[in-house]
Amino acid sequence: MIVTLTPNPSLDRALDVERLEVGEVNRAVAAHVHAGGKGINVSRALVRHGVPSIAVLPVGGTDGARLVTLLAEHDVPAVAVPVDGDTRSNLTLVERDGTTTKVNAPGPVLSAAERDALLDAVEQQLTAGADTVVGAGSLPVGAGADLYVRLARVAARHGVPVVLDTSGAPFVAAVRAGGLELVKPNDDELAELVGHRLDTVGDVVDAARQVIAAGTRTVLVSLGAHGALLVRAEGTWWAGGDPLVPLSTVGAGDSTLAGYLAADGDPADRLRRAVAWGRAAVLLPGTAAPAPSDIHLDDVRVVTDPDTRVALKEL
Ligand SMILES: Nc1ncnc2c1ncn2[C@@H]1O[C@H](COP(=O)(O)OP(=O)(O)O)[C@@H](O)[C@H]1O
Ligand SMILES: O=P(O)(O)OC[C@H]1O[C@](O)(COP(=O)(O)O)[C@@H](O)[C@@H]1O
Repeated sequence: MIVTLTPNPSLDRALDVERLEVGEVNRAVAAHVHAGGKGINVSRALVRHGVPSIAVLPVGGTDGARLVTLLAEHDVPAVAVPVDGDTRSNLTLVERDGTTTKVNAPGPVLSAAERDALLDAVEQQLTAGADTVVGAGSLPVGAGADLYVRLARVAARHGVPVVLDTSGAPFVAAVRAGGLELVKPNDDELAELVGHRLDTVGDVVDAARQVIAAGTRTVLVSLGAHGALLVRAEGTWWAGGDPLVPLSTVGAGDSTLAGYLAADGDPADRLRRAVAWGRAAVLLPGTAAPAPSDIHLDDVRVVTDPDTRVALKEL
């Protein structure tokens, strides 16, 4: 059982527009509403593939209640921790050519008691036998930039591996504290972490090795249309396929992570599956999670020890 923690979930709203005219009245051709937030999306994709997962999330207000209903409609097990503030709603505008504009709301302010209740809810799942913890997404104000460090400590007490997908200060804090099984930044998030641009495969590998040196076992770096790189002390793998015109990129990174976690195996197979799940997600509207029939493993190429001189945009 994989337990996910989404400290700042969202009722994701997506509007499809022909072409976005900033500063004008735009009319959408379609609207989508999904339960969102990074850990929730990981759980949704796993459950759609028959992999047991449970999502822990804070819930408040009417959007929070709707989010919980949506999870139940998709048979995604969830522990909803009640909070005083209102669950946020994030907005995505997708243009016909796939250009995606996201506006993420800050979310409610959590109290220390609410933060502790979230960690307690995760710990209950560990006590009940969960074997992996995923902490994912931004942190709401009040949670403290060290929430994922606390999560890693809880998991360590139970001997359970921790997987993280976050950015900014919480990412820096968690990487510095170490003891992580896997992190899944995209290339921009990894560049922000190391404090410089990443232009080539070698730049990404070097940055990932810094993360590994600080105490993380595996770094999975998603590269948008250019696939993903998997870096471990013992080797590097790249996987990707032909570029796709996205219907919505929202949730593609989360599906990638879910694909990696869905089954054990050798690194190349896990990376192929991760990239195939991410590619499937971009061809679905809003934050829809891919189903087994959406996954095309044969469209993904895997290269072991890719040439470090190649520019990311040429992958
Ligand atoms: N335009 C695209 N064409 C093909 N695959 C894509 C495209 N955009 C994203 N993907 C797939 O989705 C994965 C995750 O996308 P990415 O944008 O890196 O994640 P995040 O949402 O975390 O920033 C990529 O590794 C890739 O497999
Ligand atoms: O917690 P953050 O960083 O604000 O991101 C939350 C948003 O990211 C998503 O989880 C999608 O993430 P990805 O596109 O990176 O897979 C949305 O469902 C959600 O609205």
